[in-house]
Amino acid sequence: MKRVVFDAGAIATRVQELGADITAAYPDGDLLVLGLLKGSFIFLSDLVRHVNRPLQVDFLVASSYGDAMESSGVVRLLYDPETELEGKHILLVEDIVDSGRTLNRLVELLRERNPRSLEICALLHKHIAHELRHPTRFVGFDAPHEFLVGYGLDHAENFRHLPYVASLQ
Ligand SMILES: O=P(O)(O)OC[C@H]1O[C@H](OP(=O)(O)OP(=O)(O)O)[C@H](O)[C@@H]1O
Ligand code: HPA
Repeated sequence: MKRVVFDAGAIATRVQELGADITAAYPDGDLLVLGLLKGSFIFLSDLVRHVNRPLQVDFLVASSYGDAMESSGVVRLLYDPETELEGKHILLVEDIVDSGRTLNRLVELLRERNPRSLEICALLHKHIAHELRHPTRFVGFDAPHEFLVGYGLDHAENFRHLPYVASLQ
């Protein structure tokens, strides 16, 4: 059974606020918004429409969950952006921070490319990742410690299309 945790209206309001926060944080623009696929595809497309600065968009594809509800611990990078990252303000956009393993690995990889700055924006944060090596500067919602689906998040590739976030517990 599914229980709605964040409905479409609450998400739209929060995404608009995050867009305003990001707009204020980058007065000069010149931002590269890097979406982590697949989970961020809906969040990113809504978010960038509320960022009122010059920006570019690219994507990374990583996967660690497969069809499971627990991270395999091995974060695989399936697509690496072709955009030059050196000297850019990078905003990495994630749907959810759970164990934090994905972010730890990606921050490591992205830092090697010498960006001018690197910040993270996540729609949802479970706040259970104790070993996170990089703080999440922009967080949409503190999330319950339950497996969530919808608005881009999947279970075994299902439910990504739901306009709300729901719990499977
Ligand atoms: O903090 P963590 O425990 O690492 O979990 C968060 C990551 O897990 C999910 O990705 P997944 O590997 O399921 O790929 P997906 O984005 O294609 O769904 C989610 O989209 C995050 O990227
Ligand atoms: O709660 C979750 N739901 C979907 N994908 C995820 N990846 C990490 N945590 C989650």
